[in-house]
Amino acid sequence: IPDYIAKIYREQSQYPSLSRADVGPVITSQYGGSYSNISTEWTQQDLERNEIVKFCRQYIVFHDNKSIVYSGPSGNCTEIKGELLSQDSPSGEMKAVMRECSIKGEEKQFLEIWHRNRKIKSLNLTELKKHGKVYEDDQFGCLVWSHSETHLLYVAEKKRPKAESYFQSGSESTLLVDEDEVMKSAKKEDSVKGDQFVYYEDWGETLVTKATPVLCILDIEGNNVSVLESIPDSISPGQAFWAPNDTGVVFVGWWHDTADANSFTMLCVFLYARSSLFYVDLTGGKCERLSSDSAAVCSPRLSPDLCRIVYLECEVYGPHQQCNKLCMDLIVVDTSTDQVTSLTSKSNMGSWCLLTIHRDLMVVSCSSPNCPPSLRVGFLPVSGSEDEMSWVTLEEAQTQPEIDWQILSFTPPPEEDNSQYPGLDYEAILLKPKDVTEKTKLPLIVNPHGGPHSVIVAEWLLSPAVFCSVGFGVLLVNYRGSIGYGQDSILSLPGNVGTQDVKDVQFAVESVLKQGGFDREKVVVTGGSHGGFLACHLIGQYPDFYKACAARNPVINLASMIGSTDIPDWCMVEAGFDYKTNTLLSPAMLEQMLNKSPIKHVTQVKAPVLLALGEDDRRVPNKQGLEYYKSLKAFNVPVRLLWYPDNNHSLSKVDAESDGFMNIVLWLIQHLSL
Ligand SMILES: CSCC[C@H](NC=O)C(=O)N[C@@H](C)C(=O)O
Repeated sequence: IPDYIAKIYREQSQYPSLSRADVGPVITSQYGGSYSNISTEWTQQDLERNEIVKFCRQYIVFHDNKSIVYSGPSGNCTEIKGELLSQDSPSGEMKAVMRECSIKGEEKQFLEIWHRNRKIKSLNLTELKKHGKVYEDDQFGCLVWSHSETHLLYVAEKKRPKAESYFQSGSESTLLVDEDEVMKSAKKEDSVKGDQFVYYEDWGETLVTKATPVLCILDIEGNNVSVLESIPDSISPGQAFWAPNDTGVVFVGWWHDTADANSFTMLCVFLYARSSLFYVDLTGGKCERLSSDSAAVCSPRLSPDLCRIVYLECEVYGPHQQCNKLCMDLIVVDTSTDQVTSLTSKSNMGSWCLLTIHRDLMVVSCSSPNCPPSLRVGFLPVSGSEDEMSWVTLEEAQTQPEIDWQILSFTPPPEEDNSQYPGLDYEAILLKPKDVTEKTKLPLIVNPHGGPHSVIVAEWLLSPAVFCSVGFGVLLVNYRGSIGYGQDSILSLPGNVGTQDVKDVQFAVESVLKQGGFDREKVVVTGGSHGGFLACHLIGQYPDFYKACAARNPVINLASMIGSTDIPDWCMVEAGFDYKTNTLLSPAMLEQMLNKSPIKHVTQVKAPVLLALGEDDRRVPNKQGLEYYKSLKAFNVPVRLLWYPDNNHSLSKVDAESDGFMNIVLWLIQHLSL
């Protein structure tokens, strides 16, 4: 059985995901036809190399600016190695690449400029020592060409003064008698004694080692990098772009809120904190705030006519991922009338993701739980004609005939309605193996998502597809509190975690079992993070119902986690308290956190539990899983612990993900006696 399942996992993991698309400028051919080049980037697991590989493929799209006349690939795939960031220049003539490579065993970062078929510049940023490592993440990182194509803007770690010990050899300058040595010492960089072991607070999970971002500009002609000094120290800049005419730079600045020095500070720096839009003028150096200073903003964009900045804004310190963004369905918002129209309503594809839009030419990735991602392009129809939207497929994917899926809706029973936010429904996605006989009763894997304010969309998902291919039904529950269902749904959950979300999942499972087709003696539960919190709650609150459980980095005890997670506000908000950086935790608050945690029900648990923990998890420190592991052992519940070194909260390194999947499926099969 393991070999058979591993074979299916290997096959299904070979479907790549689209991660990016760029549309080049419109080119008029010598025969009068117009076309644009589209470059796409994809990622795929390489199980042999134990890496996620990134590759690109180019397409050519002939069009008349309204519809597509002809399209097709213009070459084969090429693997991309060592690229941290890359960006074509607005004219399409040049390309900038931020590259990391190892030279004689030392990691160096280069900024390269490519022109047509040549690399015309390769600047060793590490040697230049103007700043530390370049930020390549989605939170702060950017690589942006100026409109004039003469400068590049990016974010990097601020240069730190060299730190040395008071006792380092040669640090006592009075001992230097040799004149040459004195000269050498004068040339040495300024160093700070005694700061060698100073702790730098970083930005937490997925941003470890990133502490103090600075905006940097490369003058391409002059080979000169300057760090923008006029940004106040009280903010951390990121997500930057050039203002029209390159007169300045617009960016998001995260405020370093600090608590009253005399009170108990939990944490001041994390990403759900206050942020504003800023403009820094490059001639006078003046830095001014453009948006409110009491909200959180992100994703600013300059409109194509260069007249407006569009950005997202939400309240500070509320539930993470609260309503401020459009996602899942591809929709058009008419900014003058606020009307929202679907462009994909006629399609049977479950999920549409807009990769880019350039002069009304859209590039999308679309997929379903039974169909890996395909690449499509289409022109945005004129307002009112959205029904006529027509998509052209550049890269087709095969529907998996053995998988059936549907979206189910649930109305909570009256006693579970939320009196503050009444009348909220929720949904789940059910995957089933196709072509099973009517009499077959399938085992069912219940999987609530994490967050809790996130969502599972009807897209291609590797693990559920493999589970389904080997004979399991999979129920992915978007309980009340999931995103995409409005702010009331999100706000209904904080203060009610461990009850409302747990009951929503259980109600969904019971409803599916009533429909028939599943074996109620063969129901198991899996989940990661807050999904792991729910899985552990479910086996504690419904001990005879679930026959096995597998949890990735689960939240086990809010009270013990608040002091060690990188997002302590999460524990406060989800437990039902307002968050302030200088809150002093009271015994009553800690009691409430404990009461809402799965550890509270550990004595009831009967289901064997498989725990998968990341050694470097900063979000839900692995001490959470260990706390559960020790308790389960103390109560003689079968438990197995998988420990993944060099992995953080997501356990997404290729060997961890594939090994985790195999262990989970075999654990479930073993404890269901399949
Ligand atoms: C203090 S961690 C809380 C749980 C975590 N929420 C936010 O990061 C979570 O559930 N994450 C989900 C999205 C996951 O890792 O799958």
